Amino acid sequence: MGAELDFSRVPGVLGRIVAERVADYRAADPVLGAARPAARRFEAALRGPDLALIAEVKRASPSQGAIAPLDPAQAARAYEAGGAAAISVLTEPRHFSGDAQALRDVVAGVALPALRKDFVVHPAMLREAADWGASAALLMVSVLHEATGEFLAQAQHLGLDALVEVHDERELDLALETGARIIGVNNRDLTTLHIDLAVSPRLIRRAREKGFEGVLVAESGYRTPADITGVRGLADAVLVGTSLAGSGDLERAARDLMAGV
Ligand SMILES: O=P(O)(O)OC[C@@H](O)[C@@H](O)c1c[nH]c2ccccc12
Repeated sequence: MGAELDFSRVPGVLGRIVAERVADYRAADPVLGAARPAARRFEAALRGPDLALIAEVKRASPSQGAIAPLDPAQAARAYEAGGAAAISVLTEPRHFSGDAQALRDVVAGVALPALRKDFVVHPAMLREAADWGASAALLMVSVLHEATGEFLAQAQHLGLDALVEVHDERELDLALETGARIIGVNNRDLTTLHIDLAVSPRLIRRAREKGFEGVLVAESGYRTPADITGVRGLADAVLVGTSLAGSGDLERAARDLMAGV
């Protein structure tokens, strides 16, 4: 069904990356295979009274270029020692220097649950995520639009948790309709790469006002403990990549960022 989806509405930088991923998976087998049991490890790691850290293995990005030539397993171990609750791993190759091996290495290297961070446009990408040992996959409403619910069901079939990502009110309302259990609010507009830390508190409040009882994640642009104060008491978790990955001392950067939380 991936081939029948219309991704032509996706604008800007995001649109270019999505077009490449659609071409990468055009000929992939859409059959998911047998249902796999849900472990819910990613979701469980983020629930609880404290603000959890999802630390990201991110070697490059469209906004920064090269960030750091991280060894994924080593980076994940440092994040774990620094108090991270889960690890996000970029697997997009052209703009984020990610690959399957990075995810496999993280899964082998730490006990923490891992998120496949990619531009999911085809069910085969979810099957891969499960095969590689991920506990969860990212689903972007800005990419999947009305197909988000179908991809969510496919992720669930494979035993994966889904982090359903939104950036504005319209996307959030669509995510809420899908029955998502974990919603991430991206402070970065992926069509322009502009960051606004006010986006997460605004949309998280709206989700709670609408009665959402699942897990809420604030994503992107967090560099200092002060940056995080805006989502304290609102978000269940923060997802942080660049400021940790480029720090030189990943364990210390993770610990320092979350100090006082
Ligand atoms: O590096 P930052 O600003 O800390 O952001 C991390 C993460 O939120 C970001 O990598 C991200 C959020 N959503 C995405 C979707 C695709 C690729 C990357 C992302």
